[in-house]
Order: sequence, then structure tokens, then C-alpha cells
Amino acid sequence: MGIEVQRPPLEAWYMNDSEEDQRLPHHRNPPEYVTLEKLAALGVIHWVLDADNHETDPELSIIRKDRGYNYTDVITVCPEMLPSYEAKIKSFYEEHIHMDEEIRYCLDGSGYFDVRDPEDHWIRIWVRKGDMIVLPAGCYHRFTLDEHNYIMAMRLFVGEPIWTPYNRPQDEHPVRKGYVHQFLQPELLDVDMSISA
Ligand SMILES: CSCCC(=O)/C(O)=C/O
Ligand SMILES: [Fe+2]
Repeated sequence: MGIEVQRPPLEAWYMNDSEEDQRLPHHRNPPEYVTLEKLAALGVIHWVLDADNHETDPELSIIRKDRGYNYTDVITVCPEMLPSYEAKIKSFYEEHIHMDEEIRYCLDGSGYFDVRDPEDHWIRIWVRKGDMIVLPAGCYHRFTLDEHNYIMAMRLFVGEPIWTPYNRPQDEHPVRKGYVHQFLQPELLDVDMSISA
């Protein structure tokens, strides 16, 4: 029998355009929440796992086996523990893609992963202890700590890890084109295109 993890579901919302501190929530007024279904349509996958028992968690083992995530390490992002903290935080918050999935499992603390919707608006995904998310290869995104300034996250990968970010614009990159083709094609989107014809 699985362990019931008592915690609120993943929260995601549209961001406002404020230039204030990136670690603030940046809700629109009134707030506009984004469903897990909408995130799934963008290719963002999510699980809530038992972070306190991640070393022996059979659910994590199954995900890793099913998806081929044979590599793991743990990164702690906070001013005291991350070497070159300021430079890393700046680079994480530059909009970028990777050639592979970005897979992060929050073991403690929290932070925000921002992704673009089909109209290029930012969606902020609040990742807290127990959340594991996958951002597809070629998906524009960025990361910031929240106001608590601390996250400990497992990083997973298929094979030897490559963390290289490719900053926007990457619209001609084959991996970006593949993402657009798979997730952002107009016929896949839940929008009324007739009014723009
Ligand atoms: C919480 S893991 C640090 C952020 C990171 O690794 C990354 O690639 C952000 O895009
Ligand atoms: Fe990234």
C-alpha cells in the first residue's frame, strides 16, 4: 500500500509583468491559476513523492526504471551552500532550453520553475518538498528560488548528465523545433483560431 503524502497539490499560475524581486510569487491580480492538464499539454509531467523516504521509495524506483533515469545527484541551492551562488542564480533565471529533459525532484525547500504558454506568457510552477517535475527538451524555462532562499533537489538524467543551457533565442534549434512541433502546434491547442483569421 502506498504512503499518503499530506500536502497541497502542485500550484501554477500566470505571472504578472512586474520587475520586482524574481523570488516573489508575481501573481496576476486577480490570480490566474493554471491546471495540471494545461501543464501536461505543454509536456510538463509531475508527481508527488515521499521525499523523506526517497532513498527507498519504490514509486521513485519505478519512475526511474520506466523512464531510464539511471543518473542522480543532489544540488542544494542557497547562498551558503552553492559555489558561485550569484552567477548560478543569474544563469538559472536566463530563459533557456536544454537538449534533454530537465528532471528535478524537490527533497526539501521550494522554488519556482517558469515555463512559456503557447502565447509566450510566463507560467510560474511552485515546486515544494515532494514535487518531481519533468520539463521536456526544447521547452523554454527558467528557475528561481522563492522568498525562503533554499531548495535541495535531486537531479535525474538518462546517461551521462549534460546541464548546458542554451539561452533564448533558439527557435531554429532542432530540439526547440521538435518541442514546438510536439506541443505547440495550433491544432493541438485549446484556442479559437477563427477570430485571428
Ligand atoms: C533546483 S535545480 C537548479 C536549477 C537548474 O538546475 C536548472 O537547470 C534550471 O533551469
Ligand atoms: Fe534549465
